[in-house]
Amino acid sequence: MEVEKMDENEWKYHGEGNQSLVVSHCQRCVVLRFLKSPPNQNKTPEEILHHLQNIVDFGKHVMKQFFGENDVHHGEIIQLPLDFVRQLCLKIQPERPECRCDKDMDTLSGYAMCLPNLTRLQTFRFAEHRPILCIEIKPKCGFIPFSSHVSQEIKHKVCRYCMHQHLKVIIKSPCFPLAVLNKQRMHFALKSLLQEAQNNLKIFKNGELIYGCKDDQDCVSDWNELARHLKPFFFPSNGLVSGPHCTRTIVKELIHVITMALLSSTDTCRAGDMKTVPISQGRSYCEASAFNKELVRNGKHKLESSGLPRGCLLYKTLQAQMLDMLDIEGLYPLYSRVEQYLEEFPEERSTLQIDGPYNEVFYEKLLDLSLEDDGTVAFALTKVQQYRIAMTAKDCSIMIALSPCLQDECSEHRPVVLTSKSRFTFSVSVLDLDLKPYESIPHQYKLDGEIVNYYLKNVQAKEDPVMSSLFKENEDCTLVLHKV
Ligand SMILES: O=P(O)(O)O[C@@H]1[C@@H](OP(=O)(O)O)[C@H](OP(=O)(O)O)[C@H](O)[C@H](OP(=O)(O)O)[C@H]1OP(=O)(O)O
Ligand SMILES: Nc1ncnc2c1ncn2[C@@H]1O[C@H](COP(=O)(O)OP(=O)(O)OP(=O)(O)O)[C@@H](O)[C@H]1O
Repeated sequence: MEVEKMDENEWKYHGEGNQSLVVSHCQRCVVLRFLKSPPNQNKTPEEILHHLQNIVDFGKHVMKQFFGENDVHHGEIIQLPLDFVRQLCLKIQPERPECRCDKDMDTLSGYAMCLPNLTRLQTFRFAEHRPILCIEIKPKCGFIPFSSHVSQEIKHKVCRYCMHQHLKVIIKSPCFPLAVLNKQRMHFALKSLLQEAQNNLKIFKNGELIYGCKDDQDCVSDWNELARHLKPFFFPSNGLVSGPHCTRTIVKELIHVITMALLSSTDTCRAGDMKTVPISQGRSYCEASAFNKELVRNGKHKLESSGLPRGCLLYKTLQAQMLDMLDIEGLYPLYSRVEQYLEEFPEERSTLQIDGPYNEVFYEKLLDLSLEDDGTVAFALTKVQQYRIAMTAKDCSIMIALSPCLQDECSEHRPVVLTSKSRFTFSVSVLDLDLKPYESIPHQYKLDGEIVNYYLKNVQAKEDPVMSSLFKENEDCTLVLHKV
C-alpha cells in the first residue's frame, strides 16, 4: 500500500467493537483496524505501536498455533499520514453507532493494522467479480465449567452466556441462541441466532452488511429481506416460488452451509493435540436451554450423539477456551499470588512476559497443562496466561466466506459445500484475537460473582409470571456446548 497517496475517499466505515474501529477499502480487499480509547485518555504513539505490535505477535506466534496458519490473519502494522487519519475520522464519524461513541478512534499516532478484508476474502483466483457471502459469528463460551473450584452449583448447570443475559437484560434483549455439540443442536442454535442476532451474528453480501446489528437500535433482521438477498446464491436459476415457504427454505439452506463450514476440517495446527478437552467430566448441556428441555420432554436426551470433529474451527476454538481449567474462582488466588510477587519484585514483570513479547517462548510456556499446584509463582503465572488465552478465545469471532462455484471449477484443494441447487467454495477465519489484558482478571472475578448472584435471585423471582415471560426460554444458548 502506498501510504503517501492515501485518500480518505477510497475508504469507508466498516464496523467496530469495544476496542477497535475498522474501515474497508472501496475497491481492494483490505481493511484498516484502528485502536480506540476513551476521550482524553489517549495513549502515546509509542504505546499504540507497542500495543499493535503485541497484537500482531500474538496472532503470529500464539494464536496460529491454536487455529492453524491459514485461519488466523495477523496483519501488519502500517504508519499512515496523520492528515489522512484525521480526515478519515471526520468522514466516518456520522456512520458510527451512537453506543460505540464513548470511545474515540486513535488519530494521534498514525498507526493502524492492515488486514485482509475477511468479508470479501477470496477462495478463488478469479473471484473478484463473483458475489460473495460472509457470515460472522461470535460463538462465546462453549462449555460449562468443570473445575472443582466452582463454589455455586448453578455454574455447573447453566452456561455463563445464559446467566449473563439476565444481568444484561436492561441493556440488551435477554435471549441469545447458540449451543451445539452435534449437528441437531447446531441447527437449532443457528436458527435462534438468526432470530435474535444481537452482536453475535452478522451477514455481509459483497462486503456490505445485510443482516445483523450495527448498534443496539439499528438492527436489520427481517427474514424476508434476508431471503431476497440470498435467493440468487442458493437458487441461481430462480425456480423457487416466493413467499414464506421460499423464505424458510432459503434460511434452511443458509443454516446448512454455515453448519457444514463450521464442522469442516480446517488447517492443521501445532496445538491440535493439546488435550485441554478432558474426557467426560461435567455436563455437556445448559439446563436453561429450551433445546435441552425439549429433548428431556421427549425422553431423547440420552440418545444424543456428541462431539465436534477434531479438525474443525469450533473444536479448535473450544480447545483454546478450555485452557480455562480452573474457572475464575480457582484462578483468582493464583492471580493474587503473581500480584504479590510483582509487588515485591516489580522489575520481574518483563521477565515474566506479562505484557509481552508474545513470542515462541511465551507459547511454549502455555503447554504445561498440569493442575498440580506446587505453590510456585511459575505455576500461578502459567495458569494466569492460559486463562487469558481462554478468555480471548471466548470472545473471538468466526468468519465464513462463501463464493458460488460451478462443478468444473472445483478442485480438491478448495473446500466445497453443496446445497440443493448450488455449490460454494468457502474459507473460514478467526478474528478479534487480541489477548485479554492481565489487568482484566479482577474485573472478571467480580463480574462472575455478579452474574451468578443476579441469576440466582432471578431464578427465584421467576415464580413471578411477569418475570417469567420476560425471560422466555426459546433458544439454545451456545454454539459449541461440549461434553467435557
Ligand atoms: O464479558 P462478555 O462475555 O460480555 O464479553 C464482552 C463482549 O460482550 P458480548 O457479550 O460479546 O456482547 C464485548 O463485546 P461488545 O462490546 O458487547 O460488542 C467485548 O468484546 C468485551 O471485550 P473487551 O473487554 O472489550 O476486550 C467482552 O469482554 P471480556 O471478553 O473481556 O469479558
Ligand atoms: N479483517 C477483517 N475483515 C473484515 N471485517 C473485519 C475485520 N476485522 C474486523 N472486522 C469487522 O469489524 C468488527 C469489529 O472488529 P473487532 O471485532 O476486531 O473489534 P473489537 O473492538 O476488537 O471487538 P470487541 O468488542 O469484541 O472487543 C468485527 O465485528 C467485524 O465485523
